[in-house]
Amino acid sequence: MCSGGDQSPEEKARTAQSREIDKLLRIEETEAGKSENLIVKLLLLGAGESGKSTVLKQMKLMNGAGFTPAEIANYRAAIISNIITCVETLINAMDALRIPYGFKPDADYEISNVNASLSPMPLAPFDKSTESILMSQSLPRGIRSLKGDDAETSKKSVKEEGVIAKADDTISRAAERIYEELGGSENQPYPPEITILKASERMLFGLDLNASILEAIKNFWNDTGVQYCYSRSNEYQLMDCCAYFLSDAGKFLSSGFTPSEMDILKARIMTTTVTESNFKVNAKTTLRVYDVGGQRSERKKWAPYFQDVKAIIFLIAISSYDQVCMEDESMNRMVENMNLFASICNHPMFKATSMIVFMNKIDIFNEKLAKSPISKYFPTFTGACQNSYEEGTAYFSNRITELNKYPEKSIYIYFTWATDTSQISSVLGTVNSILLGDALMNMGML
Ligand SMILES: Nc1nc2c(ncn2[C@@H]2O[C@H](COP(=O)(O)OP(=O)(O)OP(=O)(O)O)[C@@H](O)[C@H]2O)c(=O)[nH]1
Ligand SMILES: [Mg+2]
Repeated sequence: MCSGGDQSPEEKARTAQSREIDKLLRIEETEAGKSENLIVKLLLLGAGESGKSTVLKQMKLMNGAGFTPAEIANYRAAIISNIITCVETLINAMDALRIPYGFKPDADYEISNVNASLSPMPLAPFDKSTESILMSQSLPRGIRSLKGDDAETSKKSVKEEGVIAKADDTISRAAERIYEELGGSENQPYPPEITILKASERMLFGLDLNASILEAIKNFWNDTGVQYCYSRSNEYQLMDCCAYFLSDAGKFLSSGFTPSEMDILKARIMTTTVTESNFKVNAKTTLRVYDVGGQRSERKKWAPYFQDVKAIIFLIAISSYDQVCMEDESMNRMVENMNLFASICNHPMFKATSMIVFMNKIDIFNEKLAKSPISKYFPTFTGACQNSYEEGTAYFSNRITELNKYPEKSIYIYFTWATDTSQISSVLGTVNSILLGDALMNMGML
């Protein structure tokens, strides 16, 4: 048996945290008889895709609520839609970034070796009229500006903070040269799976998922050119769940498939309606959580929920430091996040509201650091080690903290991995104690 003295610092912190929560709950329960039902109102705010709804899903799981059969069916449809959108986005990005199928980024790029550097590609001419219809319907916003003249603009190296330039190195130039030599988007011979997928994009929505399509998605994802294109996904808009779903598309698209909790946490459904969820914390206390849509067009729906808010959990995807903003490609996503945070944090209505910041997606952030130096996008980052997780998180934590113009109010910053149930549960446990502490304080109970 471990005695208290044998506990690691982490375990000690967890024990102390759990005692703190118990203490707060006991105080609250003792006082409950004297007070009315206590409703602690909490807003989940942040830009699109920062992870708000994922945190809400985790709260539901922690509360033992789980997902209803109708919700599970809905997420299954969302996963199919996510897979199709990812395939569509990658097909378009291949042309926008001028990457040929079968391109091997580590090959010899001499012109004479062009053909040798590509995997054998049976010629399967694509029906141009169908292509133009599909392209005009489905071209993601992030891709459009990379086409034509705009590509030149984005190539320019700009020193301003946050700017995302299109990759301009030996490998990307070799890809472009081979792509042009093969005929570009007009005449490039497509491998058969691309032809199948391009012709099937719309059909897939009708769930007509025959074996040839499943095989095509598998071959498409394994294509070395597509993998190289995926490695440059910070230059366009691709869902974070792409690799998770495409690497096992056959399973997710099979007819008898039922999503697991993890699949549901990974599934992306953009929020367009504000939802209210109530969690009973104890006999007399209810946590009322509002989840809002974070895309710019959704933010006009936030204000009506600002009244009587006890705390805000503001989510920022820390992994977005090298990505373009969904709604404005000239804007870095992290800069967009910081601007939005400043406008909420310094809103007069929230002068005394606790701000709990979740710097989310630390798993993706950690993976990115090795190949995507922070200083390339944020020149004021002068960490001695460019790929140090500690230095990177400290830098962004300071950048966020210094945006607060109300020194008397508390900003609590946590680094979170919202799709990891054990990591986020531990953080949410701590947050609960802050929320209850603040709420009781406001009621004059502490
Ligand atoms: N790898 C990883 N993916 C995450 C994490 N948090 C969220 N995601 C994924 O990011 C995507 C977007 O998450 P959502 O929770 O839908 O984002 P949101 O903030 O609710 O977005 P809007 O509803 O548009 O405002 C989903 O596919 C999630 O599975 C994380 O910590 N790590
Ligand atoms: Mg959402």
